[in-house]
Amino acid sequence: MSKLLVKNAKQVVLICNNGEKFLTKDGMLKLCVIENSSLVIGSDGLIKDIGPASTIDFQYAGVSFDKVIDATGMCVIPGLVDAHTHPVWAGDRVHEFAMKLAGATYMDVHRAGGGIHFTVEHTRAALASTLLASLTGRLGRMQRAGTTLVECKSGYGLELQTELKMLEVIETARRTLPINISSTYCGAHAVPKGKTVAEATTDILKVQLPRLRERMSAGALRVDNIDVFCEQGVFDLSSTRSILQAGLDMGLNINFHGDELHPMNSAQLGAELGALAISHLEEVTDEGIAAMATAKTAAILLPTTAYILRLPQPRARDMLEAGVIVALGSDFNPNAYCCSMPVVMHLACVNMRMSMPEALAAATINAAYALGRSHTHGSLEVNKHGDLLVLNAPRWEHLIYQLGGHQELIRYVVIRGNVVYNNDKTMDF
Ligand SMILES: N=CN[C@@H](CCC(=O)O)C(=O)O
Ligand SMILES: [Zn+2]
Repeated sequence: MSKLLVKNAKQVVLICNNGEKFLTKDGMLKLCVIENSSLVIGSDGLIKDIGPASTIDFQYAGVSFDKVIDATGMCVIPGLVDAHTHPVWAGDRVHEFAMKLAGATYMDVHRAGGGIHFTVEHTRAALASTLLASLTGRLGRMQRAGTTLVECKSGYGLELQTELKMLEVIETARRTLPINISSTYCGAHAVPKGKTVAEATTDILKVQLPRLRERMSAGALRVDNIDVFCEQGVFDLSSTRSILQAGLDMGLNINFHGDELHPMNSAQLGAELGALAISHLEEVTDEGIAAMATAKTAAILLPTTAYILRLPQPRARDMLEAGVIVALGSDFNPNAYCCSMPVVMHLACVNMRMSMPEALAAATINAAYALGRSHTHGSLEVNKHGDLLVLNAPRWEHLIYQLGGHQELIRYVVIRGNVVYNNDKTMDF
């Protein structure tokens, strides 16, 4: 008994087919696409077979499937991977959007006690059940926009109890929802009001991380990554180093915010510590780019942030040419309210000058690499997870080309062989 047959697709975008853990340079331009093909997912939820429709028809003639999707005229691509989100919070910041449109910068709002501080106040006061309900809604939105693996950060507590509350909410979502989650401790997202950087760092090192380690050892929490906002007026390079090193010593992957508003040498620090990924990098230097390329530290670029805050665009072309592993994330948070990786890919192409194949590689295999999951996710290859999208379009590029069109292009979202979204509102165009 097999779980799912997706048959006769016009295009199946495998992304790669040699077990690559990431793609760089030309590898991102020449994605592996096969035509008139079918795909089989086994009862374990893993991909069992992919090949020409006629061959699969013949090989599986006597096999029964839980479900068959006729993808005639449609395309199949891997589920999208969103490598950077802040989806657990209470209290929206629509009022700050108005301030920013009127000219306030991100740090103006932050210094005035808004921004992350505003969200911290509301998130500390919120019940875990309220946070879980809003997280569930947000992850559902992301899933309907094609995301099947998402990184979720804490970071609106800045003290032990609320950071744990957020991580527990993420853990509950991980255990109960179909979407795959990579969980990130981001207790160093801002310096809490009333504390110095040194005091906040000591609290993280001596109070928060030891408790986190206990909860992880007891099997109550799974946390995958450690994050710090390394920025002027937030955590400097030396406090960032000590927090990231402590996380690494606990077995967490380093994946942090760096070189966003000022050049901080975050890229060089991340490369030195063996970071799996660094996000933002709007202000990265040439030396930082070279260090990341050598260390195979992925750059998670966030086109929505630069767009909303009217920042200089991250230097995607320089990074791609230097051989950096470029990934993408939505940066969903109360500042950048975007749940859609297709919109993110569109912005990456138009504003950061990435090509459509580069953007898709960055939102699949490379984003999975940034989360340490590219051995199981990020491409359609035998024995990887059966996470895929069926698009009601004759070419996969429509998903990027049609700005905001994903709501009508994505026909099915499949996670581990189960249809988690069946959209009968797709329309021919
Ligand atoms: N830059 C720091 N953190 C977030 C914003 C979080 C917030 O403003 O609430 C980001 O990645 O864009
Ligand atoms: Zn962020």
